[in-house]
Amino acid sequence: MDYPELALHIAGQWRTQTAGGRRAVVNPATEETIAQLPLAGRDELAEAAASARRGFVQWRGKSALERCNILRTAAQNIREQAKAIAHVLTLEQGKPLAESLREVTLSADIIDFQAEEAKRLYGRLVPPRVEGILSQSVMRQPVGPVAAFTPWNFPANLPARKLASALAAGCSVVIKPAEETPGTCMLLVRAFLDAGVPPDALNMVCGDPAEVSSFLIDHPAIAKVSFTGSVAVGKLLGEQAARHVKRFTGELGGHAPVIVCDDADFPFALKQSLAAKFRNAGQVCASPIRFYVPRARFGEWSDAFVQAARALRLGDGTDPATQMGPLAHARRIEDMQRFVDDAVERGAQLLCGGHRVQRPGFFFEPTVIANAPTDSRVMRQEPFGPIAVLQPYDTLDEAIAQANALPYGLGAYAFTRDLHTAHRLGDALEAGMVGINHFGVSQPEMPFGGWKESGIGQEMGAEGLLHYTEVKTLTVGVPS
Ligand SMILES: NC(=O)c1ccc[n+]([C@@H]2O[C@H](COP(=O)([O-])OP(=O)(O)OC[C@H]3O[C@@H](n4cnc5c(N)ncnc54)[C@H](O)[C@@H]3O)[C@@H](O)[C@H]2O)c1
Ligand SMILES: O=S(=O)(O)c1ccc(CO)cc1
Repeated sequence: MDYPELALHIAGQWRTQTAGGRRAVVNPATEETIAQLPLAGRDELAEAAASARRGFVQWRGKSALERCNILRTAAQNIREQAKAIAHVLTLEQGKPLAESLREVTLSADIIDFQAEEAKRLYGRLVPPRVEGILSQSVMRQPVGPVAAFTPWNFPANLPARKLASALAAGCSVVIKPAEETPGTCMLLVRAFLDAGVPPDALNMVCGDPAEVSSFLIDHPAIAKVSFTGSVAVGKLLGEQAARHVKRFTGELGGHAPVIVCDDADFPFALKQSLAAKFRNAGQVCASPIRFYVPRARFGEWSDAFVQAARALRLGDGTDPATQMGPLAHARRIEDMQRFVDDAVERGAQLLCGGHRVQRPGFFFEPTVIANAPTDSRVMRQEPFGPIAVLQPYDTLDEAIAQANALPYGLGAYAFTRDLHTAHRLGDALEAGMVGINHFGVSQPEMPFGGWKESGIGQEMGAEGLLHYTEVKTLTVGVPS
C-alpha cells in the first residue's frame, strides 16, 4: 500500500470532506506532499464529542471479556497489516522501515497486554465496621469519554498506548494524532473498528492543535484528557483540564542522563548508547542526552562516540541501508541549529555534526557536543533530536547530583558491572524509569511515566489501565 487517502472518523462515519479545510502531509525525507489531511471544524468537533458520549454508554455496557476479545482482534488486525502500516509510518514520519515495523508490532503487543488487564480490573471486599451492612466493596469503573492527543515521533505506539488502555477500561475516545503523521493512526483506528469497537466509541479528528484541544477539554462530554508532547503544552492542557477538575495524564519531555561508571564495559556501553541516542533521530522522550563519563576515560569515550556517530548512514527510511532518517518537520532543523549555536557560543566544544545536511529532506547531522556549560540551552531543555552531550565527572556523587539537577525525570540510565553501584544508582536517580546497563525501559508490561515536570501518571503496565478508571465504593445494607 502507498500512502492512503486520509479521512477523519466522526460520529461513526469516515469523512474526507470537512469544514475546517485541509493541510498537506509532507514526507520529511523528500519534502514532497504525500496527502491532504481534512481538518475538523467546530461543529464536527462537537459531533465527535457527542458521539463519544453515546459510544461510552454502549462500550462500557460490554463485559470485560467482550472488550478483551475485541481488542485482541484489533491487535491481530494490526499484526496482519504490520508491513503496510509500517510503510505509511515511514513515509509520513521518516524513521527507518525496520524501526517502523518494530513500532507497529510493539503497538499490537501493548494492545494485547491492556486487553488482558481489562479482565483483571479487580475490586475488593472490605469487612463492614457496623452492623446491618451486608457488604462494602471497592471497584473501578471507566472514567468516561477521553480526549487523547498524540505527537508525531511514535505515530503508532503513542496512539496505541492511549487507545488500548482507555478502551480496555471501558472508555470511549476522541483521538487527535499529530497533523504531521495522521495516516498511521487512521489505520490503527480502522483496525479497532474492524475488530468490533462500536463506531461511536472511537472518533478521530485533526485540526489546529490548540483549537481542537481547547474545544474538547472544555466540552462537557469529555471526562479525561491524555496528552503526550512537550512540557510547555502539557502544562497548558493540564491547567485547562484542572479548571474543570477533569482527569489528566501527561507524558511530557525528558532530558535523560547516562552515568558511565569507571567499571563499566565501555565497548558494550558505547554500542548501546549510540543505538539509543540516534534511534528515531533522537526524537524520543526517553532518549539519552547527557552522558557523564569519568574524566580519566573521557577521551577514550568521546573518540569512539564521535567516530561511530560520523559513520551513521543517513537517508530515506524506505532504503534498507538507512540507519538514521530525517527529523519530522522543518521547525525541528531550525531548533537543532539554535541548540548547537547557543552551546558553542557559551564555550562548549562541537566534536562532530552541528549542521543541516545539504540535500532534500529535514536531515540534521548526528551531533556530539562536549563540556557544555550548565547554563547552555542544550543542558537545560530537551533537544529532541540527534544531539548528544558528553560531560566528564570526577566522583560518582557529583555525577548523580548533575544527573538529578534538572526539573525533568523521565528516563535515567547508567552502566556499571558492580551490583552495589547498580542498586545505589537505581535508588538515587530521580526518574520514573531507570535502566541499568540497557535502555529498554519502555515495555508493554511496565508503567511508563515521568517524575517532576516530565509528566503525571503512567501509560502501559497495570498502572496504565488504572488511569482510565474512577474508584467507586458500594455499600449494601440489610433491607429494613
Ligand atoms: N514527549 C514526546 O514524546 C514528544 C513528542 C513530540 C514533541 N515533543 C516535544 O515538543 C517539542 C516541540 O515539538 P514541535 O516542534 O513539533 O512543536 P509543537 O509544540 O508544535 O508540537 C509538539 C506536539 O504537540 C502537539 N501540540 C502542540 N500544541 C498543542 C496544543 N495546544 N494542544 C494539543 N496538542 C498540541 C502538536 O500537534 C505535536 O504533536 C519537542 O522539542 C519535544 O520536546 C515531545
Ligand atoms: O519505542 S519505545 O522504546 O517503546 C518508545 C519510547 C518512548 C516513547 C515516547 O517518546 C515512545 C516509544
